[in-house]
Amino acid sequence: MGITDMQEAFYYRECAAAHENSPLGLHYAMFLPTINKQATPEQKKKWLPLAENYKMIGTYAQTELGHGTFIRGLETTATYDPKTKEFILDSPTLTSKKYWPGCLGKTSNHCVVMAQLYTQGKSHGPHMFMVQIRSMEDHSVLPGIEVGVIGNKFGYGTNDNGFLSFDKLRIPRENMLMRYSQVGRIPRENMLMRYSQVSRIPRENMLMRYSQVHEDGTYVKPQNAKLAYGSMVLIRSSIVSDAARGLAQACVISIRYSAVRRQTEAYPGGEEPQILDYQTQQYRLFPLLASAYSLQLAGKYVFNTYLEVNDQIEKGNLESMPELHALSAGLKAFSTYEASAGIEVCRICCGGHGYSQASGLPKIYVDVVPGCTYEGENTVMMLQTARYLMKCYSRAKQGQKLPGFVQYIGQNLNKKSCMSEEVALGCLVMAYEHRAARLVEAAAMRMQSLIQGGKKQHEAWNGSSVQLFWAAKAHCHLFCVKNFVDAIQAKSLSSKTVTVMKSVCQLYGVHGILENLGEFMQDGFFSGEQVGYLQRKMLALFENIRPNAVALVDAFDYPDMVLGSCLGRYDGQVYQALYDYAKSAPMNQTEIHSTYYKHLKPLINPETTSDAMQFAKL
Ligand SMILES: CC/C=C\C/C=C\C/C=C\C/C=C\CCC(=O)SCCNC(=O)CCNC(=O)[C@H](O)C(C)(C)COP(=O)(O)OP(=O)(O)OC[C@H]1O[C@@H](n2cnc3c(N)ncnc32)[C@H](O)[C@@H]1OP(=O)(O)O
Ligand SMILES: Cc1cc2nc3c(=O)[nH]c(=O)nc-3n(C[C@H](O)[C@H](O)[C@H](O)COP(=O)(O)OP(=O)(O)OC[C@H]3O[C@@H](n4cnc5c(N)ncnc54)[C@H](O)[C@@H]3O)c2cc1C
Repeated sequence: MGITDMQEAFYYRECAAAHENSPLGLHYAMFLPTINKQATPEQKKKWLPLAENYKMIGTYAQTELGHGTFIRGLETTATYDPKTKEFILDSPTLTSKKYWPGCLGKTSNHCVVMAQLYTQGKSHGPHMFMVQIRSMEDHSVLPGIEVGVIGNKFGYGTNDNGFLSFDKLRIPRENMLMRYSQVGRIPRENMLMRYSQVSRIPRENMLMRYSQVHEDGTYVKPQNAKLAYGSMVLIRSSIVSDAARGLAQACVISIRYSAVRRQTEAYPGGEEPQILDYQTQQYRLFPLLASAYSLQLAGKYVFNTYLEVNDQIEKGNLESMPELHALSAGLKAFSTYEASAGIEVCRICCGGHGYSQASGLPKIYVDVVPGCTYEGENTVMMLQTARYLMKCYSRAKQGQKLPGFVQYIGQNLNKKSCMSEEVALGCLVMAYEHRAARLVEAAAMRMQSLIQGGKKQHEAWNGSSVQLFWAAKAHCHLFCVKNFVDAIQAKSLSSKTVTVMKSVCQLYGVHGILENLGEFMQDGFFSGEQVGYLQRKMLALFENIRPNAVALVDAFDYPDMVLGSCLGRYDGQVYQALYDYAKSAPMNQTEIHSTYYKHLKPLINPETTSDAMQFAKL
């Protein structure tokens, strides 16, 4: 395709069969990027041409029957044998079988495997290994390997998520994913070597960019063990835009349909209005439209941040890893929660037709909702963000300067809202900063009191984890609101566009407060009168956005073939499209379905059952 932007390439491949989840999805999304990010130049030279030309088709095999979240608990082992200079991969228990990796069951002939590395009798934690699982000649399964599909799932029907286990499978030492290697002088491109030990080793022994195993089994650990988690951070940073895209497409379908659908007399004898004119329909759909715009902006920000930080990591500067992890983990969770819930509301707003596959909405939902689970289960990801926020809080209390998007932490909480009838964007941001700062402090205080009460650190953590979750969610929400406001205020948009987009941004902020009012009012930050301002502003914004609602979804510019929806067609010919869809249903290709003779006819006309039995033998 010649498209270099990973997310754009992902979208255009999607266009061929939108939300069908390609059986090569993991090859593109995780297998290739893992080789790119975790392999040495020599390994890339060997594997990339094969993988880019589909000789090697691969997936990312990390999750096991017994462990998905807790990577350090994975049971698959890779034990180094210095005599043969090989790793022995083994699945020692039932729960160590790899389970869930996409494209694993029948498609892939290779995979990058996350396994516990053992050398010289010691465990060194999870590392990545390149493993061939099927012949590149006839696709037969290689000896020492058991692989297959895991069966039907909630969705993802076109992806052969699979299981995989190893029975003392030997792979060459060079198959441990290593990055950067050097003999003697450190080549310029290996600047990272300042982060790992320099030693003269035979050229064929790839030193790890992040860690290395010498031929005698000596292990040199990386500067940061979490560098091996890099592929997950990349995908988390990409999922935000993916979730935003799913929500935006659902908004296109439901808002266009709501402009076509007319239902119920507005008054006795009156004409049936467009359902988009019902305030309750606007209340459910317009905030989702605003959320789609907000998440698209957040997705751009987090992916650009990933690219910047990853560039620094490639140059050996790891100091921004914690921020990137906290941002990508939290926004991945926040965006997939918001998008999944929003797509379901869009479906419900389309009534019965929303429940039809013809609407395109079920497919979008089952494609986006697993994002709450894969690449880091959402609650776990939110708690990872909370872990970072707690560190920021203690640094703030020690008077340390905090990075940009957490500078609100530790602020004075005694102030009140500046909210007036106008509902200024600045007052909205202040409200979200106050809420997040208060929840971060409350979680920290809770932890402190538990520890002072004698609880151990891990007991205090678990005993505060609901409040930690609230704090992380508020932090992500603040990020999305502030990022949206910054985009509106920074953009050199035409005055008309700014006016429209300012209303959309205001609605996003106002609606978020009204839907989480307790967290904003618990300490009296808002007065009752100010809440009234917000409620009236929300209703006014519905009226303000209504004339531009269809234009705002058209602006996403998703072609009909991507939406795959009879309800969301650009030409609005919904009913003809639904009728054509029904007529084309396979069961309508014969007037009487074959099952009539076998199952119905004996009931309706028992006397002629013998005919039925004749037919059934056909
Ligand atoms: C191009 C694509 C476009 C769009 C994408 C669209 C769709 C998606 C495409 C494909 C997806 C399809 C399938 C999904 C594939 C998968 O699901 S792959 C498997 C995913 N699995 C996971 O994500 C597992 C989640 N678990 C973890 O990440 C870790 O176990 C954990 C982070 C929860 C915990 O790790 P631990 O090693 O136990 O660490 P800890 O003790 O909690 O923390 C120790 C310190 O390490 C820091 N840290 C943890 N992770 C990272 C990281 N990734 N980067 C940087 N730092 C990290 C942590 O913050 C701690 O630091 P402290 O300073 O607080 O000590
Ligand atoms: C469609 C799909 C595709 C996938 N593709 C792949 C793939 O290609 N490769 C791959 O390796 N994996 C893949 N996975 C697996 C996925 O990465 C894991 O399912 C995910 O990481 C969650 O882990 P788990 O299933 O063990 O859930 P668990 O961790 O068992 O989660 C169950 C519950 O326990 C809670 N919980 C767990 N730990 C904690 C904690 N520390 N604190 C608080 N609560 C906790 C969670 O919040 C959750 O509510 C895929 C999964 C799906 C659904």
